[in-house]
Amino acid sequence: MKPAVILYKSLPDDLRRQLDTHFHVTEVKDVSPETVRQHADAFAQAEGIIGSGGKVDDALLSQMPALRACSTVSVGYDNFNVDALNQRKVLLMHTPTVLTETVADTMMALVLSTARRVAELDKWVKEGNWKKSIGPDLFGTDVHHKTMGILGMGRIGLALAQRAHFGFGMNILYNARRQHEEAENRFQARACDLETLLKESDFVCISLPLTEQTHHMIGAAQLQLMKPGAILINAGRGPVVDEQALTAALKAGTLLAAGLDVFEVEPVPAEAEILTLPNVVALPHIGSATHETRYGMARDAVENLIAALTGTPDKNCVNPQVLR
Ligand SMILES: NC(=O)C1=CN([C@@H]2O[C@H](COP(=O)(O)OP(=O)(O)OC[C@H]3O[C@@H](n4cnc5c(N)ncnc54)[C@H](OP(=O)(O)O)[C@@H]3O)[C@@H](O)[C@H]2O)C=CC1
Ligand SMILES: O=CC(=O)O
Repeated sequence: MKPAVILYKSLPDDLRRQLDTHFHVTEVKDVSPETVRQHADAFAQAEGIIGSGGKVDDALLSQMPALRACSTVSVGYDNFNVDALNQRKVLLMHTPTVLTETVADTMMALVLSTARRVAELDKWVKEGNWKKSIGPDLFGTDVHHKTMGILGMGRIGLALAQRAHFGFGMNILYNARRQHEEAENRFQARACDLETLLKESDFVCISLPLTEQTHHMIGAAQLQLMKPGAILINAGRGPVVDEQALTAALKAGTLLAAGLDVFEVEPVPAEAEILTLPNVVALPHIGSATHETRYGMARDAVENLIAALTGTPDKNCVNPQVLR
């Protein structure tokens, strides 16, 4: 008999067929308590789940006694309680690497759009304001040859550094838990503590995961340390930045601008004050959202689940220790 799995994200047809070949699939809209109640038997029997978003916590796991593997269509896994998975010996698989370059492109797009006021001036032109040559009140700030400080020199941080260093001649600073020789050798990146990075960077770019340690890593005190006229980019996770403190810093003019692909609450409420600020470029969590990359992520997630439940998973495991 094929193992039963829960699918909580729609997949391209060919990938859905691949999943059906290996598993008895129940497709649901999400993994909320209400959905679990509606499909209690399917959740109780499922040996695997595949999808993205939604909390996979102890409460959900207690409804899934047969669960052996989770496959998330994302690299970030802050929505999973990994300790609870470990206790139950449930393997968690994710999709690193396939999305790295695309997310770095998105971050570079935020750097350029904030510095050169692309979104703000696009709106300004379309509203019919362009009557004569613009003056200094609408000028932007240079990107090339400035200093970019990267928080989190992992896969995405490295790909961003490559773009910034080779494409824009930028100096690279970074903060991570360990030393990154590749970044230092290829881009002359300099490791520094958080305070130094904030004080010296023209662009502070966040490609950190959300953990207990990174939650509100950037708050009012850290924003105060940033150079006057500096720009903050966040494509890691919203709660890494205290959004209220960021809003205050942007309103006070301490920071020139912010480019945000992620927010503390997603979708960000339409009435959020941060969205009223012209110097904020806001994106709806599209870091990896190209046709090619989203397909690649879904493909990897399907392959991850097949490997986890029917073969030997040899890559993309978050907690490989549960296999021992
Ligand atoms: N906006 C979007 O659509 C997307 C967002 N993301 C986010 O980006 C994150 C990073 O992805 P990726 O680059 O692949 O992950 P990696 O694991 O390769 O890199 C994470 C980096 O963060 C660093 N880090 C983690 N904790 C700390 C800490 N407490 N202090 C300092 N540095 C820390 C790590 O340091 P060290 O190297 O020393 O271990 C590492 O350099 C994801 O977890 C996800 O949240 C990812 C994809 C798309
Ligand atoms: O935010 C997206 C991810 O893949 O993580």
